[in-house]
Amino acid sequence: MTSIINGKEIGQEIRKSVEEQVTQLKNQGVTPGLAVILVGDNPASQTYVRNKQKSCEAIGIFSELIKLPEEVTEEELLEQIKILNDRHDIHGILVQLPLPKHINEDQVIATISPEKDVDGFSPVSVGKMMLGQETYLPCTPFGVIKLLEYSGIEIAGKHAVVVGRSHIVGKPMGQLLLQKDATVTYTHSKTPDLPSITKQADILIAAVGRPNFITKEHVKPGAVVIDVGINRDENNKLTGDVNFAEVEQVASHITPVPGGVGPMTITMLLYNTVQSAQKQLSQDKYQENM
Ligand SMILES: Nc1nc(=O)c2c([nH]1)NC[C@@H]1CN(c3ccc(C(=O)N[C@@H](CCC(=O)O)C(=O)O)cc3)C=[N+]21
Ligand SMILES: [Mg+2]
Repeated sequence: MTSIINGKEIGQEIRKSVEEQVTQLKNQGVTPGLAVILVGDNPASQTYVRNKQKSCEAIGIFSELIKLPEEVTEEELLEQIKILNDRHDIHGILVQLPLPKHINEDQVIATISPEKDVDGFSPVSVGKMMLGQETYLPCTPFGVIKLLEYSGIEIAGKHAVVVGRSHIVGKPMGQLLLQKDATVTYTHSKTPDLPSITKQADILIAAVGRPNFITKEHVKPGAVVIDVGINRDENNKLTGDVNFAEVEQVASHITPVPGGVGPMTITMLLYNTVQSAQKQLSQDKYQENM
């Protein structure tokens, strides 16, 4: 029997404990705050941002949306980030990606204070993650690790194959699996004979960005298949990178889209934001006692 991993349910369970931490912070006079910067009016981005805000409000996190026009200059955007870096009521800053072409994304991300980089995208966060130091982990790969752990799937000693090498999913995903003692293989668009490699995976992570790309020919019977894809068709319907109907027949565990990795991404964003508020509170207390 194939087990369908329910990201909505697991996310809800984690959100309950994050909500308890929010309550404790509020009892100590701190409301965790997340600022989201949205540039332009890409409809998909607007939907995601709305979901993030709703999720914050549901557990008592203050969320502030800063909407900037498509034509905003990079300088103006950096100025907004610096203001948020200095604000005491904001513990997390998220700049919704992608940004318009005239803006240098790397520059923008590097301007977010590492203390408030709850996306885990900044060079400091990525470097710390690579070194196994304490930092904010990028929400999507972090969420995948939680999905595996909550589903009772052993990672240590397993062969994990990651398809895709983006900075925000593929690369950090492999790194986190490696830290959990998996043997990790990265594959990508230039990998010859992909199925011969993905077929060796005990844990297969699909982060390609192409609908239904992973078929049963790619999957070893009994493998765990995690679908990170969020592709939209002409009718704005969401599909993953995995041909679910086919792969469900061979996998031992599989995540659906929607309802798999997506809800975990937002859950870990809430988690990171609360972590940041907790850290700031303990630093403030330390200062008071000096
Ligand atoms: N700075 C930044 N940080 C991000 O984390 C970030 C980003 N930019 N840009 C866009 C991507 C995409 N992303 C998703 C978040 C939640 C769902 C999600 O909740 N999906 C639901 C369905 C939502 C729906 O139906 O539209 C699900 O899969 O069940 C999906 C995708 C975060 N991203
Ligand atoms: Mg993401």
